Amino acid sequence: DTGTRGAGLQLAGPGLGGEKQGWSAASSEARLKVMLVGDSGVGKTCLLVRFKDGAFLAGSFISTVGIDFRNKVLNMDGVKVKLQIWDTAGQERFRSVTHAYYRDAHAGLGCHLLSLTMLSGLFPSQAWLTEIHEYAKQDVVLMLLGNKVDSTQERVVKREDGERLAKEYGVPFMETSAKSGLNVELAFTAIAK
Ligand SMILES: Nc1nc2c(ncn2[C@@H]2O[C@H](COP(=O)(O)OP(=O)(O)OP(=O)(O)O)[C@@H](O)[C@H]2O)c(=O)[nH]1
Repeated sequence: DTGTRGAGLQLAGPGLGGEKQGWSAASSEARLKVMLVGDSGVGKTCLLVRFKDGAFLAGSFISTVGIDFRNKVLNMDGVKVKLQIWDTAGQERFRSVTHAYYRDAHAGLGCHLLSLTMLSGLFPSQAWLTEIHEYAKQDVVLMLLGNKVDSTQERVVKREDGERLAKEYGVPFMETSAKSGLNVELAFTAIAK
């Protein structure tokens, strides 16, 4: 059920066919397209791997090229929820590729990840939230995540600052750690709900 398809462009590009997303007739099954967005290095791939496989990708940092996705099925109150989670490249040079995928990220989420250890602090978060609003559908469900909460020594962004930004944009906020697993399952489950 795992999709690790590099660019995934031919098979799963927006508007190129594929299965219809949304609630099925019986309403016992849902398909949600979730986007993980944020600056390079904030930990998007690691969060996805933690959620999907329950493991932490330690070792050298390999930046995502273009876009990639993985599927995970959740059972929530008797409803089978098929999450298709897209891991976008944070690097600027891939921006034009990833923008195209925002459009049909429906009730899933445009998720912003904020590295608490990055000196650039909260500013990238604002840019990403603005970008999602611009390219995704109006009703896209957003959530702000502050990742790497385990790195207490290097922490530069206070919890209150993350909360304030999230409030400003009217989105929920959660602090996570792909390394320890803290709140990772909770964050994905919350957005699916
Ligand atoms: N301490 C700590 N390190 C983390 C955590 N999550 C990710 N990292 C590390 O941060 C680095 C970047 O992680 P990635 O998940 O590859 O970052 P990314 O956001 O996918 O980066 P791009 O693919 O370039 O957009 C790696 O060296 C990870 O091991 C975390 O929760 N805690």
